[in-house]
Amino acid sequence: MSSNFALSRSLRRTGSFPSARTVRIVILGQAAVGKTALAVRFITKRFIGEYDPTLETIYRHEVTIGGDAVIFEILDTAGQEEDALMVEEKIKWGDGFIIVYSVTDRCSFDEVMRLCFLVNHIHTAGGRRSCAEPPPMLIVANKKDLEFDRMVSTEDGESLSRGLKLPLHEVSVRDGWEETAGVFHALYADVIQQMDSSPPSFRRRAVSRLMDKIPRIHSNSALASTGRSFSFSSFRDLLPD
Ligand SMILES: Nc1nc2c(ncn2[C@@H]2O[C@H](COP(=O)(O)OP(=O)(O)OP(=O)(O)O)[C@@H](O)[C@H]2O)c(=O)[nH]1
Repeated sequence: MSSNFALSRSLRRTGSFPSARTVRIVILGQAAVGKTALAVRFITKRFIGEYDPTLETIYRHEVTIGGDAVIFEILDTAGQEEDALMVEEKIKWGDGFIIVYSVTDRCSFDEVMRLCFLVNHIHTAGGRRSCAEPPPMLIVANKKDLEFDRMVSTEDGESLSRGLKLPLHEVSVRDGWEETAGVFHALYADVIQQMDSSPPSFRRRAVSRLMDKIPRIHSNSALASTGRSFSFSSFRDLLPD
């Protein structure tokens, strides 16, 4: 009986079934901290030196984690001030959040606290008392390879992490795929834990059609034309087998 249950559970979550879990991740942070590099590194395992400044993109990427089929939808935000309503829609859309700063950019570090409060406020305000639990979030301190240009110490990062009670991952997206993947896997675990412990009615899916305007890139299907321009010649060439 229990083995049948385990089998059906694992079958339900394989790629052969449409019921793979979808986890929506929003990457926030100031411009040029490495948000696009982080997402593309995770999906393609490659580091590409230059990107056009991000407009907005949702990357859709299917992976298996711990035997479970998972569809990541990763929103790579623009890192610039914009319409408050749109910011709110994006934050409502997400199940989990990665707040990125660069250790070479003090301003980007100073922005982390505001972004965390914004995410928490949008997810817990508005009379949705039953949804008062803050969403899973973690902080990424990127570009640790640029030691000579460092403006934010590891201790500063750890102190912020303790103050906000959020995990900190100090990484170099340029130098390491494992630690980049570790960011997404850690957040995935937190998101799944929260999804499984919250009744479905509390899940965050209240999103308007504004989100449909954001171009999508599917990592494991032929790339549709997105209207986006990338500095690298063909994103498809970089996708994993
Ligand atoms: N040395 C180093 N450079 C990095 C790293 N991650 C990203 N970069 C570089 O930082 C620059 C900005 O990276 P992006 O990924 O475009 O940053 P972004 O946050 O998406 O920027 P916006 O789209 O403008 O919001 C690029 O030149 C990247 O190559 C890293 O870990 N180390």
